[in-house]
Amino acid sequence: MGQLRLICCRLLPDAPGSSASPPLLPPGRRRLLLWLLLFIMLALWLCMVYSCASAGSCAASAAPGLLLLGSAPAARRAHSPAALSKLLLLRTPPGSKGQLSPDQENDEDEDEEDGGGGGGNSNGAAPDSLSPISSFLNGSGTKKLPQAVIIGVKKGGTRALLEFLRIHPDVRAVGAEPHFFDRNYERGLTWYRELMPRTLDGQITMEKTPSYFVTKEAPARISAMSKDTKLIVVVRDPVTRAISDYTQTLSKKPDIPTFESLTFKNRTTGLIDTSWSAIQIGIYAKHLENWLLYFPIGQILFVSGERLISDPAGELGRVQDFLGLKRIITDKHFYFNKTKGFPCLKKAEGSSKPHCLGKTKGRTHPNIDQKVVQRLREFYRPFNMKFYQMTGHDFGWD
Ligand SMILES: Nc1ncnc2c1ncn2[C@@H]1O[C@H](COP(=O)(O)OS(=O)(=O)O)[C@@H](OP(=O)(O)O)[C@H]1O
Repeated sequence: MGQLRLICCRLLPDAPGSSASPPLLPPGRRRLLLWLLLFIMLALWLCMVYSCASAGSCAASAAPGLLLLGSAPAARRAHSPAALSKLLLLRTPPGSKGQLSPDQENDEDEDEEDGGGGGGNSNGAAPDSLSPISSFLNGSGTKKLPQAVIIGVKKGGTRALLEFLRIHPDVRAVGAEPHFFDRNYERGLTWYRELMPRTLDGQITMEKTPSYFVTKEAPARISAMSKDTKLIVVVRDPVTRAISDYTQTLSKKPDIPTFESLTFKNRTTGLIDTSWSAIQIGIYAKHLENWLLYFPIGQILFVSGERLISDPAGELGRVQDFLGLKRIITDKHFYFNKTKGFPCLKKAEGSSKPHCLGKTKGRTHPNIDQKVVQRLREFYRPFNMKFYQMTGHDFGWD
């Protein structure tokens, strides 16, 4: 340091009246050398910040406000600017929901924080939450409106799909459900865009809100945002879906009537209560008609909720193709967790640890009277047939 000061002093013009020794270089060269020195210092500082990011350890001290989401192995995978930008995100403090605070109503995905693995601004952090350094390293990263949306269906397996998809380096997604096209539309597209994570060119911005599929206004609204939006629907046997839906409600309100009694308007005549949302949501053909008024069928991908469990890599292959992504998510990313009874990720995004969905996903369903289940199967059959016809895909529920 003393030597540096000596060199600087001898390079800099002498203060008037000083009796310093004669400068080493002529003034023109001195200025050039000074600029060079400054440039080297800046480069060294940037190197330090970058290597901290790669080591996954010292970012917080090197640059206050910059937190690393990835552990060292994840960071080592960060070769591309896109991957680096995924790594360098500022998260709101644990427990904070940031700008987006979905009211945890009965129809909410209670597992949202599972999505905090770093594939995006999972908790809807405030729009300007990136520090100048991370913004700089984020390159041209900007918040964009989603190019692809998982629109449904509730209890279909939407969280699993989003969690699996976000391990792709070219996918960035909001973890929480924005509910923009149903509950928050009046807030405007600027509000909506601010919820999105920053993306680089070539990265896809995504969100999931399963209630869109049954929202009358949603197709027109999404089409008004962009008629090119790619839509994904995870569908599941409507009977199991209804029971899953009921199980969620029951977990919050243990005093509700039985599934059997809610199913019927009149149990003696066997008349189904189609006004009960648990039943209504499963009439997929009816809801789909509404979407086809605004989107061609080829712009909607139907993911089998059943296959997402039995063959997650296979379904993810179809989704990656549909989104125009390289097939990066493969068999290698999954393992079957016997305790959970579901496929889980060998490594969650931004982590080296295995990751299963939370305890609100894959709940044990109550036993339902088989006669009621049978009656529901009969009820859904014609709608299912219509749905298979419309989508050109037999989901095998009958
Ligand atoms: N890998 C994996 N792990 C755990 N759970 C999985 C998985 N893949 C699909 N599923 C099924 O996802 C069902 C919940 O669906 P959603 O995430 O769409 O629910 S929500 O609408 O967002 O609340 C959930 O429903 P329940 O079994 O009734 O809890 C699961 O069956």
